[in-house]
Parts: sequence; C-alpha cells; structure tokens
Amino acid sequence: MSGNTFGRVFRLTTFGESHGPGLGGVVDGCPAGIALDEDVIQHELDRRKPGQGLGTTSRSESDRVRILSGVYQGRTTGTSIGFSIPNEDQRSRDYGRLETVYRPGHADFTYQAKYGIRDHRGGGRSSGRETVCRVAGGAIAGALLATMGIAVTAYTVELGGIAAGSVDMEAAANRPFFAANRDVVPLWEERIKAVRDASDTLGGVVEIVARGVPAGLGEPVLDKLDARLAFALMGVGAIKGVEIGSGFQAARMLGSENNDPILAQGFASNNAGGILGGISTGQTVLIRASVKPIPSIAKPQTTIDTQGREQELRIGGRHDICAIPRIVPVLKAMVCLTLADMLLLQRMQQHP
Ligand SMILES: Cc1cc2nc3c(=O)[nH]c(=O)nc-3n(C[C@H](O)[C@H](O)[C@H](O)COP(=O)(O)O)c2cc1C
Ligand SMILES: C=C(O[C@@H]1CC(C(=O)O)=C[C@@H](OP(=O)(O)O)[C@H]1O)C(=O)O
Repeated sequence: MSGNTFGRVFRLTTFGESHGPGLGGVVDGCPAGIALDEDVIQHELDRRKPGQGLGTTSRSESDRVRILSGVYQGRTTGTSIGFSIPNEDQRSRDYGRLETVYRPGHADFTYQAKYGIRDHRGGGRSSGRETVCRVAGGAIAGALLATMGIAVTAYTVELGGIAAGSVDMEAAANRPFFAANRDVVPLWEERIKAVRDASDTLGGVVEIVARGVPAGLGEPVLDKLDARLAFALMGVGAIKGVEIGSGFQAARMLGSENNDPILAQGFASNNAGGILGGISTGQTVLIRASVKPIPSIAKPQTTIDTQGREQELRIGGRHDICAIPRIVPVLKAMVCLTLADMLLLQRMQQHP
C-alpha cells in the first residue's frame, strides 16, 4: 500500500521533494501505440511552472521533463513510462527557520505528527512542487483521452472574491492567463497587487469541463465517477471544496428545477454535471474546485515551535500569492488521470 500511487488501471506513482535533487514519476497501464513525446508533456508543464508573472513564486525552475522509458519512436510501448524533472533553484538556506516552527495553514504540523521526521525545506513532499509530476502524468492520460475524442479544459472563474460572471473563460482557456480576458483579468491583477502589498495571499475558484465523455463511466456504488473526481481534486494541496454540476446550489433548488428533463433528442439541461448515480450520462462533465489562499504569508503570524512554545513567524522563501493560475493545469491533469483510469476500467466491464 502506498499513498504515492493514484489510479487502479491507469496508475501514476510520483516521487520527489521540493528541495531534493529532483522529482519524477511512473505511469503504468497506459495502452501501447499512443502518440507521445516530451513536447506533449512539456506543453502542460510550461503552464504550471514557477515564474508565470504577477502573484506567482519567484523560484526559477525550467521544469524540463525527460522521458526515461515506455516510449519508442514517438509512441507508447505499453510498458512503464518513467519520467524525471530536476530541481534547479532550491536555495534551501532561506528556509532555516521552518526547521523549528510550524507554518499556520501548511502541512508542517500534521506531517511532523504523522512521521515524527520532516524535511522542512520548502515543505518537502507536501510542497505544491510535487504537482509537476501530476501534470506530467495527466498529459500522458490526456494523450490517451484524445484518441477517444475526450477533451478536458480548465480555467479560472473567480479570484480573490471577484467572479468572471458571464465572461466566457473557457473560450480563453488556452491563452496565457494574464491575457485571457480584458474585462475581468485587470480586476484580478489589481486585487493580487493590493493583497501582495499587504503581505497577504488569496484564493479562487477553477472550473474543469470534460467534453466527449461517453455514457457509462463509473460505478453505481463506492467508485462513483463523481466520488473519484472529488478524491482526485481534493488530493491537490490548497483544494478545499469540489462541486459537480449545480453543486452546492442544488441544495437551494426544487426537484423540478434541478432535474434535467430527458427528451427524445437527449437531456434538456445539465444540472447533474454529466453524472447520475455515479455513472457518466454522455453529457459534458462539469466540475468546480475551490482553492484556498496560499498559507505561507509574509505578514507576522502566531504559531508554535517544535517545543510547543508560542512564536511570532514571518515566512521567508519564495511563495505564490495565489495558487491560481499555476494550479489550473494541475486540476486538469487530475481529471485526465481519473477519466483515463475510469475508461480503462469500463473497457473491462462493458456490456458486449
Ligand atoms: C501549484 C501549487 C502552488 C502552491 N504554492 C504555494 C506556495 O508558494 N506557498 C505555500 O505556502 N503554499 C503553496 N501551495 C499550497 C500548499 O502546498 C498547501 O496549502 C499545503 O500543502 C497544505 O495543504 P492543504 O492546503 O491542502 O491543507 C501551492 C499549491 C499548489 C497546488
Ligand atoms: C516550486 C514550486 O512551487 C512551490 C510551492 C510551495 C508550496 O509550499 O506548495 C512553496 C514554494 O516553493 P518551496 O517548496 O521552495 O517553498 C513554491 O515556489 C513549484 O510549484 O514548482
């Protein structure tokens, strides 16, 4: 048993820490013959890497991926796909204070409680840096999904309490974040600057849509598709809530409003978010995830040290002001990994 592996048929195992020599992963269960090269993975990694401009960590990582196995002449071979990404800009000395104090809102206290030993340098295994491996694995899953006509897109719909409202953020999902939309992005930029200048951080909401998902993925009980998607997304640091379809709003609707009428030509609406009874309906799968503010804030905070004594803490090092936009490709990757796994499971169970 290992908490380092995700998935049952299409499986991703990750390794590495934020301040070790590097990170990487192994994808098992990917079918042979899928077109794949380093550029396919790199394209996704470039959307996640540090140094994306305003509000993102100044840690300078090129996040160059190297495929080590499982790909020959641009196609997957059906065997384990190994990949690695080096760490280049740890500067661990800036993190000395964290050896003896616990950061409020981060994983320091709980990691120590669990293992009794902790790599305090940049959060070690608990750092968001580990998500570089999820994005690489998700790109491989995405390549498989593409062969089946399934496309996953993720984009920001709220940042620092400012909603995109009727602005179509999905249409701009492939543009660089700060060029995505002229109506709402300047408001977000202003908010990030104000919060940064106050030595604080903020969060937001990301929407993920999967188009082309066939009906029939998921199980009627424990392994419901919505349960597996929520598990996948809640497994990303800083994610505090996941909604499918009408989500929390469903609690305020009448049955007659929330039900999606079924017409001869198909569903008339999609409050279900493409999933009923844990099984995909064949409609677009609609998901939203809430992203909390970055815990490492520059403002002084009260915490305790490893001896239980109260301390005032000003956090140094290089941190994001907001996990958005870098978390967006991570959430896309987790949905790709889940759908690839559920698709391969479904192939084993399908009605002939
Ligand atoms: C892409 C990404 C970037 C992040 N950047 C930072 C950061 O710079 N500083 C920080 O303290 N937390 C950052 N976080 C959030 C922490 O990793 C996360 O809050 C922490 O692991 C505790 O987990 P929890 O928030 O799920 O409880 C980031 C998370 C992700 C996914
Ligand atoms: C380096 C990355 O982001 C890091 C995520 C992170 C955290 O605590 O989650 C803290 C910061 O780095 P460090 O681990 O050195 O403190 C961020 O820079 C990355 O995503 O590649």
